[in-house]
Amino acid sequence: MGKTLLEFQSTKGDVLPAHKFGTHDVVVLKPNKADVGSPSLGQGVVYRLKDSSITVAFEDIPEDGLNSPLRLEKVANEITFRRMKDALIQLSKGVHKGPAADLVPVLFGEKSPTVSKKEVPFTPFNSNLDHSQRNAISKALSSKNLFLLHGPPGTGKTTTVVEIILQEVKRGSKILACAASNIAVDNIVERLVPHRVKLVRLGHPARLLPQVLESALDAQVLRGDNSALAKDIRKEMKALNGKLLKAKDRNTKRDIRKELRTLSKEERKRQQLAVTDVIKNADVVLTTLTGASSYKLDSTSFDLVIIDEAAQALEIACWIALLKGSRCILAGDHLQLPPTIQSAEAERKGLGRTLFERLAGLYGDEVMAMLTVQYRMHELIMDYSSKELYDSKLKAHSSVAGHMLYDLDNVQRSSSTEPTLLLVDIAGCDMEEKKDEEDSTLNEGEADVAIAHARRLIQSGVLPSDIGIITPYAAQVRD
Ligand SMILES: Nc1ncnc2c1ncn2[C@@H]1O[C@H](COP(=O)(O)OP(=O)(O)OP(=O)(O)O)[C@@H](O)[C@H]1O
Repeated sequence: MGKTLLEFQSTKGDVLPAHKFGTHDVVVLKPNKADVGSPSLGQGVVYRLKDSSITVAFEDIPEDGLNSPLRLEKVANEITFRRMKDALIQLSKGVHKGPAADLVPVLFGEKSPTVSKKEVPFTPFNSNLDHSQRNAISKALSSKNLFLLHGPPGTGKTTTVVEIILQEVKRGSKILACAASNIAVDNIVERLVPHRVKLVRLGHPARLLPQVLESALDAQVLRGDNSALAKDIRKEMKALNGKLLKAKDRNTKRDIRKELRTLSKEERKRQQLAVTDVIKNADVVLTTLTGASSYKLDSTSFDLVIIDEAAQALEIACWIALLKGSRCILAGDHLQLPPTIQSAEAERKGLGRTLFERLAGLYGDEVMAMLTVQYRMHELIMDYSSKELYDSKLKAHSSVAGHMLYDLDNVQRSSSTEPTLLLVDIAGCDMEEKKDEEDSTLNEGEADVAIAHARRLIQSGVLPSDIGIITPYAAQVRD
């Protein structure tokens, strides 16, 4: 996608020591000897992690200094922070113009939402939709400014969002579809692609799932190539890059790099035109909430903004996307855990509640529909949350209501595979919690219990790849 991947290893070529770099992190590259705060050779995004190397995607090839030992520093993602702050400032000034001028007062409870009672008939693209999904879609299509899709776990929230997008595209709407995380956005892209929707996925290619790269803006720009010139320039740059690798003389190298810079500038100009074209032609633009503040969308407004997993998103991040449209659909489940608000003051002043929860409280069923058929869990697992949180409204679909581990191929019935839910109480077993050096909690005894159970499942024939072990603490994962 026009980025340069550089792979870094330890100078001895050994396995890397424990570190905290993760894929998608923003890092800067510096000479190893450079002082703290000194300028970097370049900034990139971590693309791949291996035991003995870290691969980083750079926009440009760092100029000089690659021949001596280097270090990578993880940097705070200031852009995200700045984008959220900008949205907040814009809101605090009042939104009197722009696509969202009429929507903002509705979202703050200053103006009632317009609700149409008329059922909107539609022919579904997905013929398997259940009654609650169809009802929700019809309500979403008839909404004038706001609709909340309430999707408890495994009820097909994303399936429903995808159908809404398809129906809206059919109606001729231009849609901005977002979620807080890259993975949730990619999930929607993957499900839309088979329908041949004109879509584009914005975001750094190093952060996207390989299977959606074809839909990435960068890929479409490279492919679309509205300018033959940009292609020629890239060819020329490739040749020059080859020369650069072979060049020995310092001056020659410098000259080649200078030429590469000029060419790259020219190519970028051409590409900008191509970017505008791709976004203009797309019926659906997909990006993370913070990605929606990209300057590439500056002059684009949307008929509809859809936010998936809205109840897990920070309200401020939602606003970045919401300010770009006149109508919105938020999909989520305010009865699951909201995002952690780290500032006690922000929490006290109201940001402890998500936008979704606030709107559900303000307008309730007037603008909301709940999905009630669940396609993931045995009904005994579902029953607890259904009773405690969802007014006993959830029904387990027949394909999962009674499914057992021992129904899987080659899995035997045993004391480990028979229970649908097994709680192991380790109180009084001398399994004490500890804190690691970063104050994260771990409990070795509990880890042993989980591993022993997983072993028993494997002995009964469950495939290791079918077992997931989750824990809320990072230290427990490392343990
Ligand atoms: N009408 C349906 N008929 C059959 N299967 C369905 C239907 N709707 C959804 N599913 C299946 O249920 C599962 C959950 O769907 P989906 O990922 O859309 O749900 P979700 O509510 O977004 O999930 P999550 O709980 O992770 O947010 C998927 O495997 C999907 O294929």
